[in-house]
Amino acid sequence: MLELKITDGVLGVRPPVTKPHPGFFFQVGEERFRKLVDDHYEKIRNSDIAFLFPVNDEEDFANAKKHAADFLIQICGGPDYFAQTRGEPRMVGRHAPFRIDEHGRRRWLEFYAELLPPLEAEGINPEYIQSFWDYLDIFSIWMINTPSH
Ligand code: HEM
Repeated sequence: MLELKITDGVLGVRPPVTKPHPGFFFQVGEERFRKLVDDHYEKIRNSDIAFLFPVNDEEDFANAKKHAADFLIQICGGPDYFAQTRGEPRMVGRHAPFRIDEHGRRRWLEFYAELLPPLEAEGINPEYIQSFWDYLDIFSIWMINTPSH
């Protein structure tokens, strides 16, 4: 059973992160994986966290999607597209220009929580899906850089 719970995130606290099980990327496959990230960005586009993203420029938005997918594929043990095109991960630094608080992080995660159960229905091993969720849940805490109000 998938347990897609959101851990309480605290500004300035960076809990240890475990990478997703490599089986996740290899079972899902690159095409479906990119669709997952695409779907996530499309949910963002119509949400209260859209203001953080370049939603008014289609080219910038498409690039944002690509960079996010490239990174997640790489962290899942797939090809190192992100290293080739963007270089070092520097995730905290790359998110620094954007005001990410606990509310925004939760919204961002909730969209993945909606998109992951269908993968189980498509036959992906729930343990692999869980490992991907657990990675997002914890590593997203690192991206919080703004106090909630
Ligand atoms: C596990 C957590 C996360 C990962 C792995 C991740 C990954 C990424 C990656 C790889 C990029 C592109 C960086 C680049 O190439 O310059 C990016 C950009 C971005 N992320 Fe995240 N992210 C995470 C969490 C979040 C959260 C929680 C938010 C906000 C609620 C967020 C907001 C953004 C924004 C605003 C951008 C810039 C989009 C653009 O203009 O290109 N991210 N993220």
